[in-house]
Amino acid sequence: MNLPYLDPSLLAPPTTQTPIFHVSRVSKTYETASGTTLALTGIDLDIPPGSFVSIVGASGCGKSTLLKILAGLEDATEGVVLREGRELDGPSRDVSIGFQEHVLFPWLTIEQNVMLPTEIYGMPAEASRQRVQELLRMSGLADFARRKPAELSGGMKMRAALCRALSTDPRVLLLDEPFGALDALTREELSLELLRMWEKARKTALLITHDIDEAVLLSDTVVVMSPRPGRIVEIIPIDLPRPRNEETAALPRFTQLTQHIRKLIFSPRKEAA
Ligand SMILES: Nc1ncnc2c1ncn2[C@@H]1O[C@H](COP(=O)(O)OP(=O)(O)OP(=O)(O)O)[C@@H](O)[C@H]1O
Repeated sequence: MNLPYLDPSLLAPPTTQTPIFHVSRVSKTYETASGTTLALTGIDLDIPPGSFVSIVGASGCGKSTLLKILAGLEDATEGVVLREGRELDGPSRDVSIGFQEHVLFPWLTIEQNVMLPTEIYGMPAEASRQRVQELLRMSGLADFARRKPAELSGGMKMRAALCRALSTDPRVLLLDEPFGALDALTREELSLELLRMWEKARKTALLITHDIDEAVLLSDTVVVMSPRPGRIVEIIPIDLPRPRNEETAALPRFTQLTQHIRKLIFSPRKEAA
C-alpha cells in the first residue's frame, strides 16, 4: 500500500537550505548474466545548491554509476536519493548531463544541436533561440553556429556539447569525464573555461574526472572514492579562494590538497589535509 504520509518529500519540504541532492546509504548492485557486481555501497552525500563538486577515484569505483543515479537514469538498489527534498522520479529538464562522448548529431548544425533539448522539452522557441545564441557567443562559437560538427575541432565540439547541456537553463549540470578525450592543452583551456562559465552562472555542478588538479581547481568539494565496492573514502572541502584561475595552481595549499587526494587514491586510508 502506498502511504503518502511516508513520502520523504513531505518530510523534507524544499527550502533554500535544502541540498540539491541528498544521498543517504545508497548502494547499487548490477545483476548480469555473468554475475553480480556491488558497484556502490554506503554512499552518503549532500550537494548544496550552487556548489561545484567533483568525484575522483580509480577506474571502476562507481563514479559513473553514482552520476547516473543522480540523473535519474539508474535506480539505487538501496538507500534514499532526494533532489531538492523530493524523491527522484527519472530524468528531468532541470538536470543536464554532459558525457565524454559528446554525441553531436552530424547532420544538424551546431546551433540545431544546441537547440535540440529545448525542442524536446517543448520550451518557447524564441526565448530558447536567444539563450542558445548567448551560450554560443559566450563560448566563442557564434561564428560556427551554421557549421556541422565535422567542421569543428575536438575542443569546439566539447564546447558545443557544454552549450547544449546548458541550453535548457538546468539547475544542475552533471559532467562525466567531459574532457577525457581531449589533449592536455585543450583540456586545461576548457576546464578554465568551464570554471569561468560556472563562476558566472553558479549552477550546481557535479564533475567526474580522473584529473586531480582539475578537480581541485574547479571544486568547492572533492569526493574521493575507492573501488570494489565503490565507497566514499573522504569528502574534502577545497578552501582555496575564488575567483580561481591558472595562478591558483601555484598556491602551496593547492599542492597540499592535490597531494592529499593522490595519497587517498593510491593508498586509501585517512590522511590529514
Ligand atoms: N550496466 C552495468 N551492468 C553491469 N555492471 C556494471 C554496469 N555499469 C557499471 N557496472 C560495473 O559497476 C562497477 C562501477 O562502474 P562505473 O562505470 O560506475 O565505474 P567508474 O568509476 O565510473 O569507472 P571509470 O572511471 O572506468 O569510468 C564496475 O565494476 C562496472 O563493471
